[in-house]
Amino acid sequence: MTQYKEQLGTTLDRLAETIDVRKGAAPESSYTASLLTGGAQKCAKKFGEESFEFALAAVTGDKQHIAEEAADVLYHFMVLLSASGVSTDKVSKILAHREGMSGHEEKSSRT
Ligand SMILES: N=c1c2ncn([C@@H]3O[C@H](COP(=O)(O)OP(=O)(O)OP(=O)(O)O)[C@@H](O)[C@H]3O)c2ncn1[C@@H]1O[C@H](COP(=O)(O)O)[C@@H](O)[C@H]1O
Repeated sequence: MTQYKEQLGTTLDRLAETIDVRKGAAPESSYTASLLTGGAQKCAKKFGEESFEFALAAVTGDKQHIAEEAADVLYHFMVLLSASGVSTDKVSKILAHREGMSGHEEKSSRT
């Protein structure tokens, strides 16, 4: 197997750009476009299915299978985010704001 070293964030940034470009593509030529033309509802359905498959894989213990399902979830997450009109920057900002804050603390600060 070839060595592959890249930050996940870098790969996701590139994927976000690809998804953006695919917005104008023909659904017959692009799987991403076929999801996006169905709107947030279609993308959400697919994301739900892929998340469930990932959860099932996670309890099998097969690391390769888990990693493949995780990649499917991340792809469908990015497509759903795009279909919802929310930028990855917005999510990054929220995560950065939460850094160093306990999950318990963050939950009790929600309005
Ligand atoms: N990372 C991905 C990626 N991960 C998963 N998938 C697709 O997601 C689908 C999920 O698999 P399923 O078996 O659940 O889907 P399916 O049953 O075949 O399809 P449905 O009819 O149920 O929707 C498969 O078609 C996968 O190929 C992806 N499709 C695209 N990308 C990225 O998006 C880029 C653009 O792709 P296109 O838009 O197709 O050009 C690609 O170059 C990749 O970088």
